Amino acid sequence: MSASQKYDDAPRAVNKPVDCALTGAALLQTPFLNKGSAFTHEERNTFGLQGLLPSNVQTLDEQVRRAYAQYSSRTSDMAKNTFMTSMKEQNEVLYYKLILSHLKELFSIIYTPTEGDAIANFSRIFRRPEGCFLDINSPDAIEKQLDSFGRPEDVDIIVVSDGEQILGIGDQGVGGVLISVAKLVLYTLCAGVHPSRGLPVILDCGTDNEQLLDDELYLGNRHPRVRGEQYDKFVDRFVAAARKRFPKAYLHFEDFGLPNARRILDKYTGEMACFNDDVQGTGCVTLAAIYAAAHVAGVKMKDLRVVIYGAGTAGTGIADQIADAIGVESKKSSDEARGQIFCVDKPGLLLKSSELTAAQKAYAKDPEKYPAEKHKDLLAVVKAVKPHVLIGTSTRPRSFTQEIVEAMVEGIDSRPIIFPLSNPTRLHEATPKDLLHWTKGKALVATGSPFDPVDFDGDKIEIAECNNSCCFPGIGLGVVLSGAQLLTKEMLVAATKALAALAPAMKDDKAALLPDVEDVRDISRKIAAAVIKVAVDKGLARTEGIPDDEHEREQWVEAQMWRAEYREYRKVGMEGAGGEARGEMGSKGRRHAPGHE
Ligand SMILES: NC(=O)C1=CN([C@@H]2O[C@H](COP(=O)(O)OP(=O)(O)OC[C@H]3O[C@@H](n4cnc5c(N)ncnc54)[C@H](O)[C@@H]3O)[C@@H](O)[C@H]2O)C=CC1
Ligand SMILES: CC(=O)C(=O)O
Ligand SMILES: [Mg+2]
Repeated sequence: MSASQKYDDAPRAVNKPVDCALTGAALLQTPFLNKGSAFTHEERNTFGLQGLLPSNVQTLDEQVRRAYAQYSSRTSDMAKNTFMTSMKEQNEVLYYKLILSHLKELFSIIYTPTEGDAIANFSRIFRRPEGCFLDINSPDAIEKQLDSFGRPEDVDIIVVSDGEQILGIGDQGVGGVLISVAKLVLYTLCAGVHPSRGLPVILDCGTDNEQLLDDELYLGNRHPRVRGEQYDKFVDRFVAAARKRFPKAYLHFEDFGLPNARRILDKYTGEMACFNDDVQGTGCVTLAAIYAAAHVAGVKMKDLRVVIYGAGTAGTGIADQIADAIGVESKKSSDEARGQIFCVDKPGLLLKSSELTAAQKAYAKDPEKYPAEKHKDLLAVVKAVKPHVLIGTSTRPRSFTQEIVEAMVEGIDSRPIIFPLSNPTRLHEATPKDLLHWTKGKALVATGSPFDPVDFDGDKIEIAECNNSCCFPGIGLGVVLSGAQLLTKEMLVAATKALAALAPAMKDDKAALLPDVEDVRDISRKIAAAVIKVAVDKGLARTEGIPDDEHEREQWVEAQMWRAEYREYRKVGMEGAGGEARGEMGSKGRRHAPGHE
């Protein structure tokens, strides 16, 4: 018996036939149910599709070949991105299958870097809305608006952004809805979260982006960003309404601005299962890559000295995860562990005398020991600290110069670990090629967006993509399947360790520091299983019947991961059919989640 058969009765098992109450053109126009030319003759008879399709019945693979040829004929990345968006609006199984069939190539089209351009141009390329748009000027409407996105049991994951700090491209106002949409696509693609059980949300709080404010086509609130009490109350009302309407949904915060990201996470983290991807997801994936790089470099975690350039949401999130890891490995106090991490921002090294956010304060150094005038820039800090690890989350392209990198190499005996993590690609602090040439091939590199392998001295060096997309889908899947009431530090540690264990560099020091994106479904399954184990052990899981055995638990997860394949349809009447079977609008503004599977 296969894993999926054995766990056919698991809560979200994806083996059963799909109820379908639609017929004719309505069925062809419902992206989650449409199979296009792959509807069999029998299905065409049953569902009133005669005459609506050319006679030849095709397989999903044949459809993928045609779709890929159409996709390839688009010459620019933006045109490819737009093509993929319309494919998603036509046939969702084909959309996901096409991406999975050319994962490496398409990942950068549907996610960073190209999705960044799509977000920046949201109001110009807009054709059809997807997601839930909540307006800070109408807080009383939130509950009613959420009601139209499904029944309480329909939504597993809500991804919400306020659009203030999208990737590294700053305030994109209402266009930020597309980052919520993109992250949900990754939940499905990478971890098999059911595509109709995610709800993308944008909190439209205005924008401080002058270009958008001056753009007559801009679709969002055309006023400066609302801040302070009104903003906090709006976020609070949204969180309360979301919890009321979708009591079991996991809340994923994405790309909030520096003044709000950490504050909001800290506010809700003890009350419900929630997650900030830029803080926690980035921290997890970066720490996993550091574990692998430290292993290759032969440096012990407890001895690491780390410089982080750009001490914002991601930078301090990474710092926290590294400090926790140093603390655990060495039994050092938190203060001691943080003492090994040096954060640099615009004014230079973070010092106790500077004006800092709460998250930054934890890393501020004593100005008596590190005088401000001697630590004003990254080069000076690198020379003084002699870091083993240099991380960039600054959005400052090419800020890791040859001089800085050479100074780093000079300061240590081990191989330098250098992660330029800013997205999209054009904002990277250095290219892998330069880093490898400046360090004579010694640098252990991982980047925020994908890069091609680098040829060096006859070797092809794979560059790991150190992006939170490696871990957030698995973490979310684990929380959803276990029904965890909270997402705790221990669950994040378990996720990081599960990911680090899969790093090819752990076995071969010439291999990449993180597993390849092609293996992302296996990675997510293992991360989810690790998260679920902690949820069960800590008494936080609400789902019954989770297997105790590690191998069985992974099979149980696998059986509930949605796959891009056509399933059998069972004809049902409109009455009693789930919203999706009726083709109703739902969680993503297009249809209801199944509830009938
Ligand atoms: N690879 C990954 O998985 C992730 C990458 N990122 C990337 O990290 C970058 C930062 O994102 P967030 O932390 O969310 O933004 P943020 O705005 O919270 O942080 C950026 C920080 O860099 C600082 N900075 C800007 N210019 C600087 C300069 N010249 N010198 C020193 N510091 C400078 C800012 O003052 C701020 O503290 C973005 O490019 C984003 O795409 C973010 C999350 C995940
Ligand atoms: C990857 C991501 O979350 C970011 O760049 O913001
Ligand atoms: Mg982000």
